Amino acid sequence: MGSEQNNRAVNSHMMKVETGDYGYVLEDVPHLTDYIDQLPTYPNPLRSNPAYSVVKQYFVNVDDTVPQKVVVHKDSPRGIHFRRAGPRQKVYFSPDEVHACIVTCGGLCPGLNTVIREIVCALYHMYGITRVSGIEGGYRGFYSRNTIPLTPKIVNDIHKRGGTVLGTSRGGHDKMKIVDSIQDRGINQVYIIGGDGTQKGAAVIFEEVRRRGLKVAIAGIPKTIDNDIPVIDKSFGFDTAVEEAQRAINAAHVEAESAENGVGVVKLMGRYSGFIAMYATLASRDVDLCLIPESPFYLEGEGGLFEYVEKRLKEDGHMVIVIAEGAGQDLLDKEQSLGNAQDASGNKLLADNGLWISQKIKDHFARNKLQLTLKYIDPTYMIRAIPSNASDNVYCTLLAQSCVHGAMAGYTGYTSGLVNGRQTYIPFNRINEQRNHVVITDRMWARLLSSTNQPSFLCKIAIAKAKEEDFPPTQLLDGENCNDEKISNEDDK
Ligand SMILES: Nc1ncnc2c1ncn2[C@@H]1O[C@H](COP(=O)(O)OP(=O)(O)O)[C@@H](O)[C@H]1O
Ligand SMILES: O=P(O)(O)OC[C@H]1O[C@](O)(COP(=O)(O)O)[C@@H](O)[C@@H]1O
Ligand SMILES: [Mg+2]
Repeated sequence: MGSEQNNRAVNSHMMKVETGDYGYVLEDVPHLTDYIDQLPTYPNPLRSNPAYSVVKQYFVNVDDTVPQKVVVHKDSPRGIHFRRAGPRQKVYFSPDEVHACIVTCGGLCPGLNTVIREIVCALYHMYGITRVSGIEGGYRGFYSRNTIPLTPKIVNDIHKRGGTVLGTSRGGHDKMKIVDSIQDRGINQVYIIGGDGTQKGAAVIFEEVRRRGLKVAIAGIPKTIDNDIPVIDKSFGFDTAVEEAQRAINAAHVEAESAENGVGVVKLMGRYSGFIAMYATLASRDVDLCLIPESPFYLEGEGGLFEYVEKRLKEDGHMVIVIAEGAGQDLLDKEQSLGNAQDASGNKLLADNGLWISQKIKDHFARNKLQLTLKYIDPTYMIRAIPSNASDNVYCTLLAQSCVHGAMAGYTGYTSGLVNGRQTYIPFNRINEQRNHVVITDRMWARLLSSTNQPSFLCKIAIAKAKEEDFPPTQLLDGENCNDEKISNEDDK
């Protein structure tokens, strides 16, 4: 990995960074051997597994890493890399010593059951591990509930169901009680499936486990229907959500088309990030206006939302509006603020902006004595309660298997994630420190604006300001990243 002189390893409590030649940076994940001496190793049982022994080079080279950015210039530094996921020749647990557990936390998302199923199957079938426990009802289940045994037979059909067979919850994260429970039950591999809040909680658990010097691997699998987790290409369940949203948009379109001056309003999830709304809109082609939290808008006057709705209805006689749940919350706050109300995890509670925008449009048309038929559809909980689609099932399987390989190889304090199409291990701090947003100066949002023909609602000054803001661009695009974004901005001039 580059010349010895140039290489530098920085190990702090939070970060494990290694640098190499030509600007190479490895943001590595912790390993049990970082704080426990003389751990025995064992040959990976996959060597004698008939399904895998035929695969050439089945094991991942320990030095393999994956670049965060794939679009580079000839002089650009090699940049940040993450450790490549996958099975290693040596493992740090013997199968009979492992007691693994799985917990799901936060909101529901399609694919949770598939991930649970595939962790159990990977542990059993790949590594011969037979002690796997389910923690019920999220983090608080560690100290308030009994565990349930999980076997391939028990989880065999669960991927066909929505939700999580383990149950989930918000709040209830008590570090000491959770780690006491891990220690008392003799658990030594913990698989934590959840969103940004959950991964923050996992990082806290990892630090306490390390402080106590326990041989316990803490592994996260990122979950959120909103797709707001940074670094990774996309989160599981997102494709399913976008697909299911089409049904609501189609219904809104049918209703709108069938009425005189018909408007269909569809609310989709997306508290801080409008990815579901943006992709559902792009996929549908029936949407005339997409409102997301990242793109401010206003109602009255020239260039405002009312003017656009009137114009659309004059031209087409109907229109469809998609609104992400976090869009326009600044406007709503002025009228029906929920104050600082929070859910049990500390997430701000949002007022129903779908109802609000529907009422605003109705009031505007009534005031101006214009005909309008508006139907509001809120499919949000119906969307997140369905089972994952075929492509998400495959994705969940790879994520689950990668996560298990990592724990068996002795890695800990990591989240498994897809980076540029490759499975990687990402340190918790990289997942926790920011949120993935739609970049409204990116080409993807421009594609949306050109497909809906909606106004951007931004004056020139605001566009310049948005370009200066340091939002990481979406990784869902066809390889577009920071460098690419700069090019696209220059192109725009
Ligand atoms: N900063 C934090 N530190 C420790 N635990 C947290 C933190 N934020 C959230 N959690 C815990 O993580 C779990 C899930 O968080 P939540 O925000 O509800 O969902 P998600 O993980 O999907 O974002 C909850 O049990 C919550 O108590
Ligand atoms: O009603 P709940 O369970 O709090 O969930 C609503 C929230 O769940 C989400 O779908 C996802 O949130 P999480 O990633 O925190 O689970 C948000 O878009 C939405 O605001
Ligand atoms: Mg969250």
